[in-house]
Amino acid sequence: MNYQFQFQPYQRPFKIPLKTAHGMWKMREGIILNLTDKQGNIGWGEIAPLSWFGSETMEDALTFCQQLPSCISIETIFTIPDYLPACQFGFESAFTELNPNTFLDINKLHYSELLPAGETVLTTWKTLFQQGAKTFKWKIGIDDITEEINIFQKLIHSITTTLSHSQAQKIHLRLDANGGLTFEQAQKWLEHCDLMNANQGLIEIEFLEQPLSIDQLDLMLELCDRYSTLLALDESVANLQQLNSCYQQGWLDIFVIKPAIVGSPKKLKNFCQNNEIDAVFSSVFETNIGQKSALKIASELLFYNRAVGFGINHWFTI
Ligand SMILES: O=C(O)CCC(=O)C1=CC=C[C@@H](O)[C@@H]1C(=O)O
Ligand SMILES: [Mg+2]
Repeated sequence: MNYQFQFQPYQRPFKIPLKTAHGMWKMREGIILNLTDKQGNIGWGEIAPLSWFGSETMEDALTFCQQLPSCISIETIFTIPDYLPACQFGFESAFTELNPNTFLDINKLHYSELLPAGETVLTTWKTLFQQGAKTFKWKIGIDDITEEINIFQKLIHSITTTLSHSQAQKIHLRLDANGGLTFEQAQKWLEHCDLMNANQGLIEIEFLEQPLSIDQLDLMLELCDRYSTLLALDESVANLQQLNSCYQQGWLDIFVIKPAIVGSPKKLKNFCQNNEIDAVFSSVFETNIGQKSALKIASELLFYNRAVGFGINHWFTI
């Protein structure tokens, strides 16, 4: 079976630049592609590279698309090399849309809203809470740790006072350091998190995401032993090869999976069905085309019912 193939690059500016320990991200670039079969049915897919996470670059993805003929085979789709994980996702998503294997209900998913770094978190969280959000993620490891912990305490106070006047149940708060902490700073954050969780109050610190850099898995395993708050690997497991490696090295806490850059959905499904990992599925700020495919994968592979990190639409104007 062959498919007509078309692709179109896009650029999508963030409403406000996304500040992380990796730096400032102002513009999301990607490629929308479609496959048309002999009957004229069209399947859509998205290539959303995130090179500073370890995927191919936008240029690599564009070059790959440009060197393809206008008519491609299934063989081409399922032999895209592992060094092009975002392309693997984009093409397989379009193929799966044309050849759906199971009906997947993405309506049962609940979402985690990504909050901005710094002081603005104190107002943004409440707006999203009033719109029904119960799980939030906040970026840390960017500014001075004393300043960030000070804002963290204010955030906890703001949530506690707001919740005490409403019937809302527990709020889950996730912290994401993007590898920006030292071992000592991670310990300081985890002492605060364990204290919060020991109070069994209205707020649970669900996990601390990627506290250290990807070459410090041994120290992150050490942190898992010393503190009760869960840790999540993200940059450390950005693609399937890394995911498998960290699993083999004994990681038992949470794995953040970004379907749009992790690689072939078929290979991801094989991995998750052979290893019951505690996964959190996460966006890479793709458009609704990529999100739809990623959420279908999440609803099929989610083992524990953790919120999906796709509460990101408020970061864009359209
Ligand atoms: O995971 C989420 O809750 C939302 C997506 C998100 O936080 C990220 C997406 C892409 C790169 C990073 O800035 C960040 C992350 O590190 O998880
Ligand atoms: Mg992360």
